[in-house]
Amino acid sequence: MSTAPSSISILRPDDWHIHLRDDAALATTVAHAARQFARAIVMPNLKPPVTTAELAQAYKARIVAAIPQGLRFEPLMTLYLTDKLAPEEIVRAKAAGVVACKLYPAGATTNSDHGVTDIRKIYPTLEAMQREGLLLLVHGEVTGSEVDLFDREAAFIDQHMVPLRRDFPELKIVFEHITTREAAQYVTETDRFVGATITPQHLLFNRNAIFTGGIRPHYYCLPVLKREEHRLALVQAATSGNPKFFLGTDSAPHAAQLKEHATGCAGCYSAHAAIEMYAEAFDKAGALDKLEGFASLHGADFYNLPRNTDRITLVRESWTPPESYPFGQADLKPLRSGEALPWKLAD
Ligand SMILES: NC(=O)N[C@@H](CC(=O)O)C(=O)O
Ligand SMILES: [Zn+2]
Ligand SMILES: [Zn+2]
Repeated sequence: MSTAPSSISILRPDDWHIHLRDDAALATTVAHAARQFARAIVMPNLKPPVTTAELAQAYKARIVAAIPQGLRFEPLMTLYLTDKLAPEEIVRAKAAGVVACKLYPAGATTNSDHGVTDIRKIYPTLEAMQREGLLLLVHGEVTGSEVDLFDREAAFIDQHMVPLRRDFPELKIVFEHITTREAAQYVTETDRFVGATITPQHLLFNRNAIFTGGIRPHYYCLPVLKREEHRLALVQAATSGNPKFFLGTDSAPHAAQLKEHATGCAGCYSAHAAIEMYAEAFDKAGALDKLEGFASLHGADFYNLPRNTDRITLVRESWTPPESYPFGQADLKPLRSGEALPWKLAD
């Protein structure tokens, strides 16, 4: 008879997609990320966005200043692609240690107003990235009200991923926060230059979570949660051992009053208990033995960075995170606020 393990130890994980925000918010977001992750790819969608090497370096310094004493944490910086980001800035960014640029189709998600209006406009910049070895991170949803909200990711594959792969065959692309069977299948079938991140909420929930007993704004993020068949395909991809799939929480904090609003903001905050929620999802799939690859190996390998060497331990022990956290002057309600979680990171 096999018994479920009561704890597991894995190499320290990294988060390959996080929103830390800025200023007073960093006290909460950086502390949460640093307690579990060694490194994180920091999203550049500040207001105004991080569009130059100099802005990225200054933002990195603010993050580093917020790391709690005694913890080690390395923020990996990204630039926000606009129609005007010059190829020369890519050279400066590379020299400044920036590892990737983020493509937000204009209007696709939170703080994407400055995003790219037509990918062909940024071809010289993408060429510079391919040459300098910077990765392209994409929010893979088409915009435009004629496309159903639930179909926007699948449409992005045909309209943008396929041409991008054809025109920049050696540009490494991360299809961020994938949410559909179509995206999982595309990433599986394409060559080694394409990887994908998967969030905890897309592994644990389907779209019913947004509408259970009333509208639940804290389950609203973009790309929006999909049907159960898509969740199952994502669990399959994440637990398959395929190195193209890796951890990226897309933890995206917003003030509670802006989520509980007539036009609530998109984004789920998961940094307070991210590795615990991934452990829960992998455990439910009977695949705890695949957690380390997904959380701690595949991302570093894809980014060509060294693997971490220290370890963390997760224990099967129920705990209930606080209902909310300070977020500057506001409150931050995390994903599953007030609920008990089955896995806990040991100190
Ligand atoms: N995922 C989200 O719903 N929101 C993110 C932006 C993003 O990653 O698309 C945010 O910055 O709030
Ligand atoms: Zn996004
Ligand atoms: Zn994001």
